[in-house]
Amino acid sequence: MSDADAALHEALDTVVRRNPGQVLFRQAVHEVLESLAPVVRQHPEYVEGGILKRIIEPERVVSFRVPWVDDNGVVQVQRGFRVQFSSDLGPYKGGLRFHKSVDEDTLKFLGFEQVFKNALTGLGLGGGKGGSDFDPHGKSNGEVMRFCQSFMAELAHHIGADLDVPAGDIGVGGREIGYLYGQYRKVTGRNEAGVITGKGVGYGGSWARTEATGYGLVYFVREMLRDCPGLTLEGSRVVVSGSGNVALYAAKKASQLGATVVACSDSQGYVLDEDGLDLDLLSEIKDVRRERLSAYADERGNCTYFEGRSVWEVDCDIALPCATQNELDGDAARTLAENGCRLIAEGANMPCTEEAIEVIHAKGILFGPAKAANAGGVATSGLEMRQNAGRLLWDFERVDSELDRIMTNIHATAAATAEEYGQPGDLIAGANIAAFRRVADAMLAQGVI
Ligand SMILES: NC(=O)C1=CN([C@@H]2O[C@H](COP(=O)(O)OP(=O)(O)OC[C@H]3O[C@@H](n4cnc5c(N)ncnc54)[C@H](O)[C@@H]3O)[C@@H](O)[C@H]2O)C=CC1
Ligand SMILES: O=C(O)CCC(=O)C(=O)O
Repeated sequence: MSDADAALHEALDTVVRRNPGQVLFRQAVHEVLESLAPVVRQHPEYVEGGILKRIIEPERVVSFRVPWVDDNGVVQVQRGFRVQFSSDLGPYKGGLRFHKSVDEDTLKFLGFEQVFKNALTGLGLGGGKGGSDFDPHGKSNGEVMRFCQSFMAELAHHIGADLDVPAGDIGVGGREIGYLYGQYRKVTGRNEAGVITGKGVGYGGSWARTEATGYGLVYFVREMLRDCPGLTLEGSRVVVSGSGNVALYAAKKASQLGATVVACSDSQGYVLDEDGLDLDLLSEIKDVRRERLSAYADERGNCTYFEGRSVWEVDCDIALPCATQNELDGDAARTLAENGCRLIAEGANMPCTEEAIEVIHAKGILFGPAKAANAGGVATSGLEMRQNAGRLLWDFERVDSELDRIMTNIHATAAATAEEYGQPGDLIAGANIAAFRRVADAMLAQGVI
């Protein structure tokens, strides 16, 4: 076995041995390391510099108690985390997730993915992720605010505009970012806008950050479709999963570009609307009223809500998983293929299981991996940081066109790198190798730290 292959095996064994029970983290690392053989064989300096051993270990994991008082006066205790995975390219950067399933495993997988995704943006961003097992569903505004304040009272010790810059993710949208930022200012006494992104435009946010992940995903899909004769967004039939931030704005951009988005989902079921989803109504129900998706079908009429069923049973040309990890498995991928789906691009982080990806490749479906396809959100957060540093506010069109340029560039880089390393069309390999090279070169240059 070559030194390169031995080092890759050793890294995989180490991840399994050091992280018992952390199945998501192990899955994420496995997917990346599997792609790296060609580049590590060509560059012995990566093995000599211990890059593989170092890149799989977070620089720091902070875990803390988050006590808060609910509306009945009862004290509740949640667990909070910040995984500061890598600062080789810049400040740790990545969202906060509030969901009952959150644990260290979830955040290590997300932090690891974030390192590579952020590298692909071309901006100076390291990678991190944080969150809590707090479940915002059914909580009053007051409860959400008190929880956010308690969470930030501790997190504030670990973040800063040049150190670690959180943002939103599942369960953390504009409302939560506002409460978190307010508490950061209160406990530190500093008006440091660049400490968190996803802020409202009126107090240091950027235009188009709300839309960025979904819009960016569709710009990426547009680029992928250049290699898919006979299929364009215009006239295509699209299915998205989820009905949160990423799903909603992916659906909006796809329909602006002429697609018909016929279905979306939440954790209880999916809605099928053959005329194309009414995205203003969806946004009102999910974003403003914070109701379940079934309310959409009740109000819209002439469409069907399928309780407890998988949205992947709906036939489509393009599938955009935008909900959560491992939501699209091997069976779902087979069903999509049988129903004629030709392109799948990941809006969520790691939504396709390893088996699903095998099926997707075997069936010849074009595949856009999350690290590349959903990088528009963090890229626009990088643009928000840039505006904060210059005390500027660019207009919507400027941010949107920068986002489009970055997504087009990420696609071109992933496609060219896949080609260079002998795997034309394999955007997983291309994205992983291109991102790895950028981080690994920065690590080599900065010594063993
Ligand atoms: N918000 C952002 O800027 C970015 C988010 N992402 C990823 O996109 C995904 C969605 O995040 P957001 O839209 O921000 O969160 P969100 O909280 O706005 O929406 C999450 C959506 O997923 C649905 N969902 C959760 N579990 C589900 C399940 N098991 N089955 C079906 N639906 C389910 C929820 O009902 C909700 O509609 C996550 O994987 C997140 O990590 C990735 C890049 C950036
Ligand atoms: O905007 C950010 O910093 C983070 C976005 C995010 O959490 C992600 O890309 O998964």
